[in-house]
Formats: sequence, C-alpha cells, structure tokens
Amino acid sequence: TGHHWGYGKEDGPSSWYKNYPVAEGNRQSPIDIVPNEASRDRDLGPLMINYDHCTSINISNNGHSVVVEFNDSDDRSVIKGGPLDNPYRLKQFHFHWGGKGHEGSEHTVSGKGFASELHLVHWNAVKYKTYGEASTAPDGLAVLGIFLETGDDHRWLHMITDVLYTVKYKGSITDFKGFNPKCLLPSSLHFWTYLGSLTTPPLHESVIWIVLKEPIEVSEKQLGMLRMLLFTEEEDNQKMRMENNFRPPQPLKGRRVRSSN
Ligand SMILES: Clc1ccc(Cc2nnn[n-]2)cc1
Ligand SMILES: [Zn+2]
Repeated sequence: TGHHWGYGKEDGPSSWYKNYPVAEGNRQSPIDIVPNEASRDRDLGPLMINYDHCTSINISNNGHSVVVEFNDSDDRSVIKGGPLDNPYRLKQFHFHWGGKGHEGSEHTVSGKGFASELHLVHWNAVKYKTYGEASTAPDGLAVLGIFLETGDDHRWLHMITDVLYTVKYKGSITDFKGFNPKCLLPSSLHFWTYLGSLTTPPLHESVIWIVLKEPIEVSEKQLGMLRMLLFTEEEDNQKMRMENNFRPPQPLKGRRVRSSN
C-alpha cells in the first residue's frame, strides 16, 4: 500500500518529496496568503453552503488527524458558487493543529499562523463518478479552510471534543451521527481562493481552495483535547501525542490568489 509518511523529523513534510515528487510541483498547498496582493474579482459570486440535510456517519483517528465522515451518496450537503462551476459534495472534515502554545494552521495570512485549521473536503460529483477519481483531477476537489483562534469556548465544538477519548488511538472509529458542520462556520463567508493541492500525501494538485477570512474562536481547553489524541495504535507501546500535524506554506509559483467581494 502507499508509503509511510508522518509529521516527524524523519517522515515529515520536508521528506515527502522522496515518495511523492509532486510535493515540489507548481500548485502545492498550503500557501501564505497576502491579503493586499489578492485580487478582488467581480465575477466571483457569493459562496453558497447547503449543509441542511447533511448528516455525519462516524468519527475516526486515521493516524494523521481526527476525521468526521459524511454520507456523500447524493447532493444532500454541497457547496457551490464562489469560484466553483459545479456543486461539490461534502465527504469529510478534519483538523490540523500545533503543540502547546505553538501555531498549527496550514495556511498563514501575511506570515501569521493560527492555532488550528479546519478542512471541509468536498468533491465534484457532477464531473466525476467517485471521490477517488475526483481526487486526481485538476477541478476535482474543493476544500473549505476555516482558521481556529484561541479565545472563548466554542459552544458546538464540544460535540466533537467530548467524544475524542473514544478515538484516542490510530485506527479507532466510532459512530458519530447527526452532526451538522454548519455550526462550525464563522458569521462571514468572505474568502480567499486559489488553485492548490492536498496538504498530505499523495499531495494531488486537485484542490480549489476556499479559505474563509473570519476565524472561529475555540478555547485553549478545547484545543488541548485535540492534543490528547495519539498518532500511534493502541498496541504500540510508544505513545506519540498527535500535535503539529500541519504542512508549512509552499512556494506560490506565480499563482493568483483571488478575494471575494
Ligand atoms: Cl479525503 C482527504 C484527503 C487528504 C486530506 C489531507 C488534506 N489535504 N488538504 N487538506 N487536508 C484530507 C482528506
Ligand atoms: Zn487538511
């Protein structure tokens, strides 16, 4: 199966190019977003997020992050508008975060990192039959990125942090039904958008990135719950805390970042 990769010294982002040469490609993610270099594009319409009928299925620890999966067998939860020519179906969301007191977002804004970053992964089910097929196509995926900054408790994030103890170890999965991620959205849907890639191997250059400008606030306590997860399996006697699971910004290589109006 695929090569082993991680976020450690030996298997981390600076070594991924050895097994995944596209790591040095021309549309890699994340990037540092410089707001006053982003161009306002008049034909960028508003983002439309329709998660009303969406329901989560399960929550799991895949050894890289904590992931909530959704039923993507129909168009019950889609995003459209903004830079997108088709509706894109929600498949899963997951987080990237840092260590105690360290930043952990993947995108940065004028060099500033945030404590964490939530990614909602969607795929173009109009043009492609499966997520797998879409994940290798240049317009196959749309990932909605939302920054998390430390502040007050997030009233709905508790639904997730309260069950993290059930997925402490790599390979654990439990039922997680009825969670609607619209409760994790900030009040403004203003965004930056650019063409990029998955930020973990296989690093496919198949992502239309939509990064919301307004962060959501979560408490240090809630972030600390993410850090009690482990990269390692239950039977592994090495207990490696899951933290700093983020890829640093990659070269822009002449790409244009657009801003919503
Ligand atoms: Cl389905 C899937 C594939 C890759 C990743 C990793 C990632 N790529 N871009 N942001 N996160 C998350 C979910
Ligand atoms: Zn991600």
